Amino acid sequence: MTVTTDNFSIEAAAAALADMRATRPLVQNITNFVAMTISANVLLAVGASPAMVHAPDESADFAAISSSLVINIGTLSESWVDGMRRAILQMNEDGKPWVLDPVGCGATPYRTAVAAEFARLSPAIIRGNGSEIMSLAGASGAGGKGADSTARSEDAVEAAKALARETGAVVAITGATDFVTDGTIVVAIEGGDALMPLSTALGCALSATVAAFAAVRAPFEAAVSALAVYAAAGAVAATDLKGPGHLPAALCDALYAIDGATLAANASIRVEAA
Ligand SMILES: Nc1ncnc2c1ncn2[C@@H]1O[C@H](COP(=O)(O)OP(=O)(O)O)[C@@H](O)[C@H]1O
Ligand SMILES: Cc1ncsc1CCOP(=O)(O)O
Ligand SMILES: [Mg+2]
Repeated sequence: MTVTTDNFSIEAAAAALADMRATRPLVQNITNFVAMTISANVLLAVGASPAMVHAPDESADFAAISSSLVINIGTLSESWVDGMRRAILQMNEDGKPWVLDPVGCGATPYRTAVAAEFARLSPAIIRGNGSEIMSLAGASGAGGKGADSTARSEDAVEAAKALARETGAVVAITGATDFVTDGTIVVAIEGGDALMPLSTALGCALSATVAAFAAVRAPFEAAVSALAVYAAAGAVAATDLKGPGHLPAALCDALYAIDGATLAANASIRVEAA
């Protein structure tokens, strides 16, 4: 698909959501222990079919029957990395999209090296918070607090553009404002709620959602559409909550119910640079 700015609109995101729900893609998740249940529930609620399959003995076979894959390095160990490599190679061989979530990149040398290795293996999309994207891009001043960002998303845009150019991936940075870039075009998405980073693994579940959209759209439009849907659902979910405790359940309810009108009322998309 040719990337034109017409592809980035609430209407385009609503159409992508409808196509994704109609297809109900099988999304393979090799994700962390913290994120497994909420990622599966988010995928089911938004309209995809999740499976958490990581063992080296079956990860490639499962990749062969999946529409897309998310690789999330949140709770790493060597056997998991082996399973991740095999699934990635299978997706690449089959020409199917996979999403990299470089959780905590920069926190330890091992985590940073694994994220860098995977970034070189042609992910369709890389999705992380500001600190993770800056660290993966090798930007100075990078360094989060474990899985949490200490950087604003806007401060990571230049690093994201460089990372996109270097890897060929579309790069999505999330935070108060989300940004998506292919190294040239930058699209900003507004919505969500400040409670979202206070509930663990919502970023991980977003990366899984991005993978679901990547099954039905080219990477840039998939990322923008998924982030817009999630931003709108997050804003709806946070209404009337007393704190972050019930946010995961409310987010699943909002994703399940979301339609074009709710999307338009609770999220916005603008092309910042083209
Ligand atoms: N201050 C904020 N206001 C609105 N939405 C936010 C805010 N911080 C994060 N989000 C949203 O929370 C979701 C997860 O993003 P983020 O917290 O950056 O990821 P991670 O959990 O990987 O650190 C995204 O949809 C993002 O837009
Ligand atoms: C807390 C934590 N520790 C290792 S993985 C993980 C979950 C991180 O989730 P997110 O990046 O979505 O906040
Ligand atoms: Mg994260």
